[in-house]
Amino acid sequence: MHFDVAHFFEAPPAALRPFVKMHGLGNHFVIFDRRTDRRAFRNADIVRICDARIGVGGDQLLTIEPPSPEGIAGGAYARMRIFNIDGREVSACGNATRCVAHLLFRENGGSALVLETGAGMLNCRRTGSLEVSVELGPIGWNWRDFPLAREVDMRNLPVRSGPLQNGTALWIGNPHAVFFVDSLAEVDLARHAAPIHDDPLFPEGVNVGVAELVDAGTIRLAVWERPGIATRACGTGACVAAFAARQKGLSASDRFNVHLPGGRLTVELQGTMAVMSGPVATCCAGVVEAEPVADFE
Ligand SMILES: N[C@H](CCC[C@H](N)C(=O)O)C(=O)O
Repeated sequence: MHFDVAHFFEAPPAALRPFVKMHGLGNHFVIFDRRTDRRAFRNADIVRICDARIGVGGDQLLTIEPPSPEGIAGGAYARMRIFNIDGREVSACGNATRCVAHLLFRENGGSALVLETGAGMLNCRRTGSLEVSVELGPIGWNWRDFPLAREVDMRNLPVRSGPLQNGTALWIGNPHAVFFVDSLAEVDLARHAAPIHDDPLFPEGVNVGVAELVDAGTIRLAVWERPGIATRACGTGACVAAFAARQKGLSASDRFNVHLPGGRLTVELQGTMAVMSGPVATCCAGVVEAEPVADFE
């Protein structure tokens, strides 16, 4: 059989876009390099590509872009844009940052770089052949950042759902609501977290973290991510869960092992910054059909 990938598509070669798919603890991403091919993606293509049944499958679609003038001034090697499975662009994703930094380390042979994202210039470090750390933050709790429909007590959110109550709202480039529970095993994530995500208090949705403090330095965490999916891991969610444990006075530790359904991330808190570390892996690479669309910014 003729195994030239382009051969399997009816579409003209110009409609085929090369991608690499990576994951960090099963939080999976379809990644495109827009430095070499400036064409953009339609919303409908993003939705299909992220759907494993009819596309590639991913929790987000990522594009690697040339840095903006501000990025260049900040020493960024490249810029990353992040699109949720509904096609909406969001500003932060911890595991995606680690995966893209790994690709860029392979490209330039380095072991430290600055990646420009909607959450700012992020310092990334290679800490092993398949291990990357990223410094995320500053973590904040300004209600206007989220945005919230009205000003509320960010450390004691006026929303509850089943065992989820007394939540904390934290911003780390994207919005999170973190709820500590006695036992994560007793939480039905889709049933209990979805009503929080959908609450009118969060007009743009919110990533809902459900955390159990196992001991002063260990958290079990599950995250119901915008726009309403249970991911295997959430890097920004791990950082804000650790920060919330400290802010709530539940732990005085500044180092946390955060156990997610897909595995373990470590989070080291440095004031309002969080250094999040963990493994990355490459799943596959190939081409996928996407309607050619002119450049946009
Ligand atoms: N999984 C990602 C978060 C994606 C955030 C996205 N779902 C949002 O709408 O903010 C992480 O590792 O941080």
